[in-house]
Amino acid sequence: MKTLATILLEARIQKEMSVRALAQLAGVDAALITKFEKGQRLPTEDNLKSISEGLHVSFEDLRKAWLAEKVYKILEYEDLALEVLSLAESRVAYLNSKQVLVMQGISHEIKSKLKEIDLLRDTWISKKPLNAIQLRKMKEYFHLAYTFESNRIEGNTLTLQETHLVVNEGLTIGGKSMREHLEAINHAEAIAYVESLVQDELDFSPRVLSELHYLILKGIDRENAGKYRSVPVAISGSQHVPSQPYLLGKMMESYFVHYDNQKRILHPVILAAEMHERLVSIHPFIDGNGRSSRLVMNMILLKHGYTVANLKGDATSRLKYYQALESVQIDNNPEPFYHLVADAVMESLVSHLELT
Ligand SMILES: Nc1ncnc2c1ncn2[C@@H]1O[C@H](COP(=O)(O)OP(=O)(O)OP(=O)(O)O)[C@@H](O)[C@H]1O
Repeated sequence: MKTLATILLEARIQKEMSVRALAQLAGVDAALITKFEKGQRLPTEDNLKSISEGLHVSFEDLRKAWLAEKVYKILEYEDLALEVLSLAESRVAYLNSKQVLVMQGISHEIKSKLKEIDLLRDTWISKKPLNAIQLRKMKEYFHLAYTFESNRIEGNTLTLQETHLVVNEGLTIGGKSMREHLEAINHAEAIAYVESLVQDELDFSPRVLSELHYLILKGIDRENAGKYRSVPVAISGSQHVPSQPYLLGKMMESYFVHYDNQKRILHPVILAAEMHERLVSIHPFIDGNGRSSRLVMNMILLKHGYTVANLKGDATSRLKYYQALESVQIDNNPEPFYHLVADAVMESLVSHLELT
C-alpha cells in the first residue's frame, strides 16, 4: 500500500510540476512540501486540502491516505495495535450505519420491557377516541411538561409554571431572557408540527429534520436555523468528538438510509432511540441538536401509536442521559440508552393511562 508521501510525490511528478510551482499554487511552503513528500512530516488537513487543489487530485483520496498515516503513527509501536483497530472499526461501523441491529442483538431485559410497553400501548390505543376536551387537556399537560424538560436539559431556567405562562398565556416573565421565552414558544410549536406530520401520515425525512431544527432556532439564530453546521463543534464535558463539517453530508445521507432500511425491521421504540442517539452523535447542527433529536424520537414514537417520551432535565437525569449516550459512542454499547428511552416511554404510557 502506498504511503501518503509516495502518493504526493507521484502525483506531482505525473503532473510535471516543480515543488516551487506547487508551493505557489497551494500557498504552502516549498520546504514543507518536500518534507511531506519524503514522509518526514505529516501535512495539516488545511495543507492537504490546498495541495489537493494545487495538484488537481481528489482531496477525499488524499485524506484517506492521510488518516491511515495518522492512525499508523499512533499505533506503530503498540503491541495490541490490531486489537485496537478492530475495536475502533466496530465503533466507526456503528456510526456509519453499517451495523444492522436486529432484535436478536437486543438483550432479554430490553425485549421483555418492550413487550410490557406494547401491552400498555395497545391499552392506550383501545381507549381512543377520548372525548375532545379530555384529549386536549391531556396534550396540554404532557406537551408542556415535555417542553419544560427538554429545554431544561439545554439549560433553560424557566420553571414548569413559567413555561405554561409563556406558552399558553402569552405572558413574559420578568428577569428571564428573550431567548428563554423563544425557546419555550418554539419548542411548543415544534411539538405541534410533529403532531401534524403524524396526523398527515408524513414520514421522517431530511426536510422534516430541517423544518424541526428551523422551528427550534426560529428568531434565535436565523443564520443557522434549519442548516447543517459548517464549523467543527465539541460537546462540553464529553469524550465524544462529533465529525468534521465536510463529512456531515455523507453521514446524514447514511443516517436517513439507515432510517429507511430499519424502519420496518426494528422495534419502533428501538428505532426511535437509535435515530435520536445517531443524530446527537453526528451533531449536525451548531446548536439545538439535543432538542431536535428528542423531537425526532417522539415523532417516531407518536407515528407508531406511543405517547411522548419525556427525558427529564434535572441534574441526575441529565447526567444519566449523557452517560447512556457516551456508552454508545465510546463503548459501542447501546443497552443503557435503550433502557433510558424504554423507561421514558413506559412512564409516559402509564401516566397517560392513569388520566383516562
Ligand atoms: N456524549 C455526550 N454527552 C452529552 N451530550 C451529548 C453527548 N453526545 C451527544 N449529546 C447531545 O448533545 C446535546 C447538546 O447539544 P446541543 O447544545 O446542540 O443541543 P441543544 O438542543 O441546544 O441542547 P440540549 O440537547 O442540551 O437540550 C445533548 O442534549 C445530548 O443530546
